[in-house]
Amino acid sequence: MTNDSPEEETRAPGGGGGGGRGIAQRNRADDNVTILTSSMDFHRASRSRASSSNDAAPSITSSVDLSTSSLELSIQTRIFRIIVIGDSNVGKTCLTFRFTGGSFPDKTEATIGVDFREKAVEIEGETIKVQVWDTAGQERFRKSMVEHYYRNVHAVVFVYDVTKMASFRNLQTWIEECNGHRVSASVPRVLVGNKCDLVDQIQVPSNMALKFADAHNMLLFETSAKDPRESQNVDSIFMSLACRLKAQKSLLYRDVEREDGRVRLTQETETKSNCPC
Ligand SMILES: Nc1nc2c(ncn2[C@@H]2O[C@H](COP(=O)(O)OP(=O)(O)OP(=O)(O)O)[C@@H](O)[C@H]2O)c(=O)[nH]1
Repeated sequence: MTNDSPEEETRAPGGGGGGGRGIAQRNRADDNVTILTSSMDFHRASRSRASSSNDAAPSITSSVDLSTSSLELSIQTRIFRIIVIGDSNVGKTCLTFRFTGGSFPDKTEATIGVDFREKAVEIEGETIKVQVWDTAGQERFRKSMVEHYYRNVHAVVFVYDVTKMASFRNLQTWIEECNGHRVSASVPRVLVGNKCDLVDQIQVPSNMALKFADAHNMLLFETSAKDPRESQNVDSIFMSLACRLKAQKSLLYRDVEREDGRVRLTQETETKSNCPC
């Protein structure tokens, strides 16, 4: 992946799958990936977690019963944790919904704290869980959670609304916040301009966004969570990151699966990928 210069592949002017303007999505990734399951929407659970200090921090491994005698090692399922950041109302929830659930929500409310959604995908024969953290854009709903957002994050999606210049200008602040939380420079970041379906209201020109993305070493995707013709493009945002992460060194994560009443504890291993994405 690293030598495949994703920038070149994703920025062909006027390209892209389905209906969006400007910036193309690389659909080559779609040839190599399969979405195995529909989303597991942790929306409600995570909201209550965010508001209850008594609950355990959200963790995939939190349900492990170590006293279980049949504990055994099984095949590793890697988890890629991707956070979605940006101003309130830019469409973060809708984008994550579109990717994990394949639809545009009829109604959304301001995210409080963070919502988790997860989708299992297959990339070159390996099943990977893409865990999307949909963060709150409103300061009052995110204050206490910011530390959690950036902890152990594998990739970051910065979102702005193409019809709101202010949301684009504020990206600098979001990037500074991200950098301020010691997110490594090796953590892939992408920029997403959402609401491209509102063609008559666009305020942020593509070339301005591209320049910004270049300056921050990010890929740019312009898309719409609402327009169903753009769904493949929305998938590409997350799948391109998943492909990049898969190509990087193994992520040391453990996952638990319950199968036939037995707990399976996965093993951390180092794997190499030849993902062509
Ligand atoms: N036209 C259009 N509207 C959209 C699109 N994506 C989201 N919206 C609308 O924008 C509003 C905000 O969407 P959300 O996804 O809740 O925004 P958010 O960034 O998650 O907001 P916070 O949770 O407050 O941070 C909703 O009314 C959505 O219906 C899009 O692609 N096109």
